[in-house]
Amino acid sequence: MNRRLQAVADSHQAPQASTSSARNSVSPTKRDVSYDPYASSSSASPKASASPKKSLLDVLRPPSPTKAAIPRLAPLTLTNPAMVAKHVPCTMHLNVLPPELACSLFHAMVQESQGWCRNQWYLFDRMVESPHKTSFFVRHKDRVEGDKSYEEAASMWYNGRPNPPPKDFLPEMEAACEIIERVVSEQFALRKRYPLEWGGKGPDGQLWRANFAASNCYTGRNESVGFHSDQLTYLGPYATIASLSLGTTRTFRLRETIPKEETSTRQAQTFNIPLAHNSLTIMHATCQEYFKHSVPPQPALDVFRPLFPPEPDMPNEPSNIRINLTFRFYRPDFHPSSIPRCKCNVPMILRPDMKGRPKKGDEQRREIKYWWTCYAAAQNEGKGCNLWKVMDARAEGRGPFVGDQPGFLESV
Ligand SMILES: O=C(O)CCC(=O)C(=O)O
Ligand SMILES: [Fe+2]
Repeated sequence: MNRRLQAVADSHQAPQASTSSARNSVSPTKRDVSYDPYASSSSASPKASASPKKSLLDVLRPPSPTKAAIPRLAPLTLTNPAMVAKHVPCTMHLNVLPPELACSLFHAMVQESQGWCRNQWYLFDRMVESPHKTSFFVRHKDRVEGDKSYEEAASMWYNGRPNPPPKDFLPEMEAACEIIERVVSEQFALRKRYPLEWGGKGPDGQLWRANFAASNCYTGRNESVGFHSDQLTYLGPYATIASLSLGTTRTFRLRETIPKEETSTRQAQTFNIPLAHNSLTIMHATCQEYFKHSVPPQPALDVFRPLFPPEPDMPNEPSNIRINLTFRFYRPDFHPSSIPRCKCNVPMILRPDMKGRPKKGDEQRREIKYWWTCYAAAQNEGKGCNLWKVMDARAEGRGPFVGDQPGFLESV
């Protein structure tokens, strides 16, 4: 992909960048191979291509000592759950489902994925398309399935593009989800909580529950998703996302966004995590605030050989497909009816101020900010009103929050 386009697509955390997308590895659609949003007649002129003149002092001045002092960090592959937990705000749970369920869910999703779409949206004035297929499911629980306002919310999953209503969880998804909810709950008991996390409980007393799931299908080694952090519009701050991998192993790549205050003192490290069949990666609180993640194209793939065939008397065909299901909790206090709309009358999206976040060690003293930003441009031929505002969770009537619970302050 065009490197400038990738850079633009990656820079979506600032409020001004409302033209870019949440799920932002893009391939310009149809014939658009040489797309360059920055290309202009002046940059193409012979003048602009001549090498820029430097002053003698610039040439003689030694390189800045702070820049030279920051070590470049080589990418690190996190090959086991202990390494994952040590380096990133994620946990890895191998062989999370009974093997037969993992296989039947894989086969059912591969079958379903034939009807899934590629995400399409505008980046500036060009239509772009995600290099993998995606779909969205609602759970028959929690009263969200009868709530029509979630249909618009579901369309935000497709970058604001109107789509058919979300589908119901398949029986295999429901079975998997019950197991996954238990794993997430166990983790909640072990982890530090953040004040703006949801402080309520589900109908069965759960701290976290999945009421929606987004699915992705990657066929072959080239299908991918570029670096992004997930929109927090309906998940709220410090979201927990439980991501199940089925089928062919692919690499999950994480890279920290270094706060502005620290760019002269430390560099971001890239982490690669192999996502095996039947593994659950939980992206815990701060993963969307501090890190971007991607599933990059890769030079080669090991085909997946399912343990069980789709039907008892069918052959056990190898597959080059990876299915990903991200189980998500849409918070009641971020109900679609409570999401602010911009001047284009489109729900705004919620993003953390990743660059402006507190530096390491200051997180307890200074809260990260979140922005509501206009997202109309993703569909409206790249045009939006660019409205943005800082989220004020309490003034907006959100909560209850973990931070309001008695004893929270003493526990941090
Ligand atoms: O396929 C994956 O593991 C990641 C998918 C993802 O980042 C997303 O759906 O937001
Ligand atoms: Fe994501």
